[in-house]
Amino acid sequence: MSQRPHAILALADGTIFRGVSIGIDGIKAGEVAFNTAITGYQEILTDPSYCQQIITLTYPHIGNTGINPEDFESGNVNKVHAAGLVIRDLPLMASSFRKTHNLSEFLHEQGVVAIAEIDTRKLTRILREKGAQSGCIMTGEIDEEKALQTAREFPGLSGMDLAKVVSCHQSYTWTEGEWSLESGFQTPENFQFHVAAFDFGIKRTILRKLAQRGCKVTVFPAQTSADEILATQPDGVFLSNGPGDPEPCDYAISATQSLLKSNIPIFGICLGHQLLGLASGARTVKMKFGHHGANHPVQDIVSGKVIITSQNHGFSVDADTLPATARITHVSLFDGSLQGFELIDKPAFCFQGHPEASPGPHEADYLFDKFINMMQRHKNNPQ
Ligand SMILES: NC(=O)CC[C@H](N)C(=O)O
Repeated sequence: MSQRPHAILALADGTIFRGVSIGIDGIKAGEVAFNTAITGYQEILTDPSYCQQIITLTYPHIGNTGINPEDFESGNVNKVHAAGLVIRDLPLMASSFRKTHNLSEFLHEQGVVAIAEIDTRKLTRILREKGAQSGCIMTGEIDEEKALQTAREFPGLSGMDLAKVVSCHQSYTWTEGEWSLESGFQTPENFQFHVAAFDFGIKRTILRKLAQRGCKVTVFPAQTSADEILATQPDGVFLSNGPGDPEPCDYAISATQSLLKSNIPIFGICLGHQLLGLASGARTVKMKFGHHGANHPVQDIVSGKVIITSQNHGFSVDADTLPATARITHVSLFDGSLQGFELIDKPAFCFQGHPEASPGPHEADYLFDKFINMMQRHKNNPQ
């Protein structure tokens, strides 16, 4: 490992970590976030919601199972969205019967800067204490002053509209269901629902979860108008996850407001949850270091049950600003922040965490069934 070229991670606060490069030579800035999940590095790297973020993985061994063709999360293309990767240790060997690449090969192929062999625990403590901050990975020819300056020049995610940046440019149809060891990808024989999904950075597992439940999904670019969506006569509308600050996404907020008026069933996940909040008159706030991990306990206020969830967000809907027509359905047991709500006068609900979560946990999976039931009720009894 020590023959690998040098790399540094520079933080805007002046801290410099020195390690080795496991990706391409180059320089890249972003907002540095930490994710505590033990598994799922391929899904994390390819999740469009990580656009413009440098991800630190706190689990020390990353790369053990390589990269495979099934676990991409980047919509309908196979691509890394994260700005860079920070890890403690890259294993010498990657083993999995599904593996086609090792992690380092993949990072090179995708043109991603990445640093290993740094003290990720120390880095995480800095981010927890001071909050998420801008940073920069520099590999190859090292110039520490330039790296610090590049880190400081990165403006942070507040005010950044990235949903339209990562979105598809043309609509497409999705019908492939979930993967299982026994039968590979399954595709239902009959599709009972047509879902129109806004692509603000949609994750592939969301598309698979919907298709698995009999939904033919048409995925639309982020800036599609409500009228264009309604013209396709969907049974329900899905507001996807996505990167950046939800507040500047005025096109998505106004489309959601028009769709609410039409009374069509709406389900939002993560950025989609925040957009439904903004469209209903609530405000969103930037969190100190966000929620990024796979073991976050969330209470379902309706059933009283606690579910373990996957999370990836740096903004949240301020529960105190929700309108009187919103009923809180889920709350984080880590910090009491809002995790889900539904509107009492409209068939619309949303969740801040990730019920689709590949590789899991799957305890919030029932929210997809809630959407299906909502669409079925609406089909039986259109208002
Ligand atoms: N995963 C997501 O959809 C993230 C939503 C938003 N970009 C946030 O960071 O809060």
